[in-house]
Amino acid sequence: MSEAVTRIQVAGTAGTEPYEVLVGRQLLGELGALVGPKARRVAVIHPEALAETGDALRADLAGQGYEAIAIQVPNAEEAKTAEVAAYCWKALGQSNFTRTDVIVGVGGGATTDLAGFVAATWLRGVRWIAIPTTVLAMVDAAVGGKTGINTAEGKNLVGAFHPPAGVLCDLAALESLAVNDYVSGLAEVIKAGFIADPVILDLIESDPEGARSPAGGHTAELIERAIRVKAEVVSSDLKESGLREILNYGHTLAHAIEKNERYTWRHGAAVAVGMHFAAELARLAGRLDDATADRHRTVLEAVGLPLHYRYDQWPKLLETMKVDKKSRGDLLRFIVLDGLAKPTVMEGPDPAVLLAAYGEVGQ
Ligand SMILES: NC(=O)c1ccc[n+]([C@@H]2O[C@H](COP(=O)([O-])OP(=O)(O)OC[C@H]3O[C@@H](n4cnc5c(N)ncnc54)[C@H](O)[C@@H]3O)[C@@H](O)[C@H]2O)c1
Ligand SMILES: O=C(O)C(=O)C[C@@H](O)[C@H](O)[C@H](O)COP(=O)(O)O
Ligand SMILES: [Zn+2]
Repeated sequence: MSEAVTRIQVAGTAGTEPYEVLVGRQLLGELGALVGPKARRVAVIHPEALAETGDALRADLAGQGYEAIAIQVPNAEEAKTAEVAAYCWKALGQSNFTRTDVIVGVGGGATTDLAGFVAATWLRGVRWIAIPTTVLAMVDAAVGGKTGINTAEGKNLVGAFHPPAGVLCDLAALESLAVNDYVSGLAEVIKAGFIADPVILDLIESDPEGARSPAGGHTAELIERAIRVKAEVVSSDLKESGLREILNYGHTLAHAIEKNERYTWRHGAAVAVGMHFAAELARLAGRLDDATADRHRTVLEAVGLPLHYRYDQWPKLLETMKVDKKSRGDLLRFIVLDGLAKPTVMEGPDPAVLLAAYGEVGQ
């Protein structure tokens, strides 16, 4: 018996079209309709790890009458570079890709960020469809239209807001994911729990071992709940003029760690350390109760996510955080919690409190 498909709506804002995020199994039959009759060519951008999937999608689209090409890019963060974007632009140019043609990004968040960015920039914007294949990409990266690449100076420094025409989350894809990559995505699920939907935390705490596996009893519910949090936020603030900043919980320190590690850490692992830091910051500033701050440690640790980073790196991390995208001039800004599911902005924290919070995180 086939499982039901859940459809989550994302509203169109700032002149963009609404779209749906589908969660279920055997969703690839939906792809042709999403590509639509106006397209003649389709480019499937996929990572090396998903060469077979990329080729199967290309063959399927060719069978439906499209001129379909597959563009293979490196795995993980190595794909989020200007050089790889230029390689994709070249492939599109050589295929005579026009404004009515469509890009499909299939892979983890690194691939969907890149594919969306290529779609945003090719001919100043063509349609694209996301087929996320990691937990992280399903619950976060593929939804909301933030696309981009890294530079040596920082994470996601070049990008565009360019929402997809649709998102297909086929849960079967998660079965081939390495456990570390699966668990890394739980950091963004847990983030959604702390900022908006504490039932997520209850579900994970009720069965942390199950949460680490696609076969876990709550897998579909966790993914759907986290997508709903993201969809609701981006439906009202696509371009991050206010509310959307809450999705950056834990990311100020996380992005500094990722840059410091030259993008070899998984994003979710860095976000876990970043949320631990944000919780300690809010606790030490007298804004967050001990129980909720402690809950960060227990829930992140229960699923095997890291809490700590190198103590001696603090000066470098602080310098990077000063130019985080949320900073305004010299004003350092963090998303913190005033309580469970009560995210808010902390501006210009006392340097002594920042250092003390890092004292809990650094080792
Ligand atoms: N745009 C956004 O709103 C947003 C939100 C959150 C994160 N992100 C970005 O997402 C990226 C992290 O994404 P991620 O955690 O999915 O990592 P990832 O894309 O680096 O994927 C992790 C690894 O798994 C491989 N892989 C992907 N799917 C697979 C599958 N089904 N089976 C086997 N291997 C598979 C990938 O090729 C890669 O080697 C970061 O660059 C982060 O900045 C973006
Ligand atoms: O969608 C958002 O907005 C987020 O902040 C979600 C984050 O999980 C994601 O990592 C995002 O790419 C970070 O964006 P950035 O603007 O801080 O680079
Ligand atoms: Zn993130």
